[in-house]
Amino acid sequence: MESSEDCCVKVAVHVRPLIGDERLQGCKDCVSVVSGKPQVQIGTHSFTFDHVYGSGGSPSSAMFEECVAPLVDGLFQGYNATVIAYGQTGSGKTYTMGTGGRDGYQFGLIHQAMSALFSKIENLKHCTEFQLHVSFIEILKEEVRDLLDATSMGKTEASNGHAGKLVVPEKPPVQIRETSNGVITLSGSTEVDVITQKEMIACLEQGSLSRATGSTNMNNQSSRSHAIFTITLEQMRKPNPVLPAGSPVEDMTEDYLCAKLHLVDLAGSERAKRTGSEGLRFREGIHINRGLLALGNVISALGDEKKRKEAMHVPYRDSKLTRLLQALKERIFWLEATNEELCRELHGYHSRSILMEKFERNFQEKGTDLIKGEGLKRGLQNMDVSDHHMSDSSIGVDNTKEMDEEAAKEWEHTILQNTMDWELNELNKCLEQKESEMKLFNDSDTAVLKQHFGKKLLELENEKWSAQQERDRLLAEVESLAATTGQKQKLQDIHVQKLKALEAQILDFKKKQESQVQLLKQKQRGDEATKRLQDEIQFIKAQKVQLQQKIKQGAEQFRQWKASREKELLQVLQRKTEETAMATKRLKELLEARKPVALTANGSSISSQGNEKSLQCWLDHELEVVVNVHEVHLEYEKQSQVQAALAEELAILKQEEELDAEGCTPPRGRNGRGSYAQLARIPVKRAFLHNLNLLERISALPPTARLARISSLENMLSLSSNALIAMASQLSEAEERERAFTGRGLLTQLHSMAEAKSSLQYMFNVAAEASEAQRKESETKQKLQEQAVAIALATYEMGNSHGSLKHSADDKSGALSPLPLPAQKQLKYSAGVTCRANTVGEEVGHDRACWKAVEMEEKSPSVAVTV
Ligand SMILES: Nc1ncnc2c1ncn2[C@@H]1O[C@H](COP(=O)(O)OP(=O)(O)OP(=O)(O)O)[C@@H](O)[C@H]1O
Repeated sequence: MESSEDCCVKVAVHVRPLIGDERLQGCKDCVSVVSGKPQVQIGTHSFTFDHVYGSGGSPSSAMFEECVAPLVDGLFQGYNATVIAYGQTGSGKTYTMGTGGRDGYQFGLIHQAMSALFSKIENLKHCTEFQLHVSFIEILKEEVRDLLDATSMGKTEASNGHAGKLVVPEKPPVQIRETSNGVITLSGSTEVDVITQKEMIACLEQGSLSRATGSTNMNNQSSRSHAIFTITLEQMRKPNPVLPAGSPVEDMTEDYLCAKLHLVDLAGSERAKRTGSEGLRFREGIHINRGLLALGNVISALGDEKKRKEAMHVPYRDSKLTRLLQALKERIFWLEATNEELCRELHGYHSRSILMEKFERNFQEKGTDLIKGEGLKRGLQNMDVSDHHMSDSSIGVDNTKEMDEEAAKEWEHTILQNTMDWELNELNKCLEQKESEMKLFNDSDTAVLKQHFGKKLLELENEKWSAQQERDRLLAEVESLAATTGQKQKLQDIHVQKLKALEAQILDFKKKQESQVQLLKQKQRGDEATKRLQDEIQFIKAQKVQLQQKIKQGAEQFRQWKASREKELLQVLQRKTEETAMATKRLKELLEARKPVALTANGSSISSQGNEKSLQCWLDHELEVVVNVHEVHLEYEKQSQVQAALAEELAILKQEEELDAEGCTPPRGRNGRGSYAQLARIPVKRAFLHNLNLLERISALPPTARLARISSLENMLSLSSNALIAMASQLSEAEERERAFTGRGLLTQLHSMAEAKSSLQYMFNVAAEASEAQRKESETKQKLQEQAVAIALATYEMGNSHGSLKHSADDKSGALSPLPLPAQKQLKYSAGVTCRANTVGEEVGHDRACWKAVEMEEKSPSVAVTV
């Protein structure tokens, strides 16, 4: 064992005298102090300590000088120190430390430590710069509470007007954390910068009032928490101190020193039976002991923080470094604040993703899995192709991929907008709820109530104080009466009666005071809740604004995309119509050029070779006519379908427009979109219900987009009608000519078997060439598809590694773009006959092939996106 002198822990006992209640109950002192020794005796047991004060030991007034003053001196040498008051409930810990608010705090050790500290600072300020901070926390049921937090501080500032400035304006709850290397840290406790003793006392008073107290049989106002009042002293030697004459020269070896004095008032340790602690109080008894562990952690954390502070400091002579240090401190604060902000943001994203999940679930419950991402793709894959027949045919493209993408984009947009609408709705609900909660708080005027409670508390405190004074006076009188012989018993009895009444009164005051304190605390908690609510409301509002902007942006982007798409479609339709017109024109030319084979005047051929040649020419021509007529027929059918689909969509849109004008349109969402379900309920639309997707897409259009679509459809319809009229007239002319031509064909005029044989042979050859051309065409198609898939895969992998799939896919000109269409573009022209046909046919066929090739080139990169 170390000797008492060397040991850094000293134990002093403070024996308090019997107090009023105890004397009235006839209690007797059970502890006696061995005269001249730091020893107490309880029954037959004796215990020795470093010091014993009160009740026959050293006077209580000597306690500070002997026990705490050396610790205060030590602070100036950079030594940390801790003073802990430990004892049974009611034994006088709070009294000794002076953490009980107004009730005698000035006799407490903390108060005396402050006086000593400030007088020493006064003596040293010529050579040293000092900075003082205080923190006051309590540990209640393993939780750490900040007794100097911003809300309760506001009260002190208002009432006293001299409280120190808060270093940190807003603080989250104090947290004890253990880092991965086992170091315990304390974060979030308020540190108040103080300059004067008055300010420091104000902090002590303010925090003491906020402490959790309760009533036990042994103490009417028993502290239910461990309280730690910490004074941090930072000192920096001044560069060239001007020493006033006769001033002491302190032996400060370091340029910068930081030390902390922790003054701890523990919660009463009690035995349940004796103290009458039951239920909540008894559980608190359990918690107080557990809280001791937390207390150990806190003190250790506070010690580590001091080391950290010291490590951070550099000789202050270098003012640049000091400034840098200050800047670093500020940066740390800023980083902490940013971190908090980011955490909040993360929380926001997290809740949004939860909302998204909910939305997806909701969507799936409705029987459709057309949701974003994989769900959307799956949904699009499952979509009936007939849903797009209108759009497919309107541009005359066989491949539906492009249309799938368009539909996907529309779906994605609709779903995204719906999700954001829903999210906005949720935010609004949340906001409404928070605002109504806020209203409740605001209705009860916080400031007025706070003032009322504060005043009440002060009044009670004063009443209790004077009742106690009166009681003590009477007690002293009773004692002196008892001591004076010959005094009348009657007088004594009267005094005792008076005393009892006073005790009852004091008890009553204490209870009232306690309930007022509770109410005040409740109010403070209410204030905190209001602050939190305000923050939440601000946050929700900011989120709402962001979301509204996003919705607006999304709608605008979609509108632009849609407009350019409409334009594109119109252009394609125009090209297609021109193409049809070319085919029709070609047919006309062919029909006009149709004539019987030139035969000799007597009906026999001029030469068999010449005849064979003209026969083949004639056959070529006839075949081209037939193919052309067939093609125009096909085009006619396709165009008719386009016409019908365009007309169908136009009719629905117009009907929708009319209903809107009449004011019978179903109510729309915030962004002006009606719901498909509502649209489907309108009887007049029943005829169109076969095309559910079309209806849904139309109902999703906002009014402006609907008008744009109507005008674009009208344009397309007029183009399509013109093409149809031209084709119909050409076809009827072809029929007319066919009828007129019947009987004048070469076949009717074949005269020999040789001519017939040669014609047949020629027809076979043409058929074989056509089938070979088709085979080559499908080979090329396959090759192109394979290329597209390979590119898509490569792009996908690149996209995965660079995180930008779309970018690579969009880059048509890049090295990974599909190879240009090979030279045999004309193979796209399905009628093989035209490949070897005469000039006009070849030209038409080539143009068409080019158009198809362009189409394919246009489409290939988009495969990469879809894959
Ligand atoms: N040395 C003393 N002289 C006179 N009165 C005292 C002294 N010590 C304590 N008291 C009185 O004893 C009562 C109980 O003291 P105090 O509240 O300080 O006890 P405590 O140990 O802090 O109790 P708890 O653990 O329940 O909070 C108070 O009324 C206080 O004024």
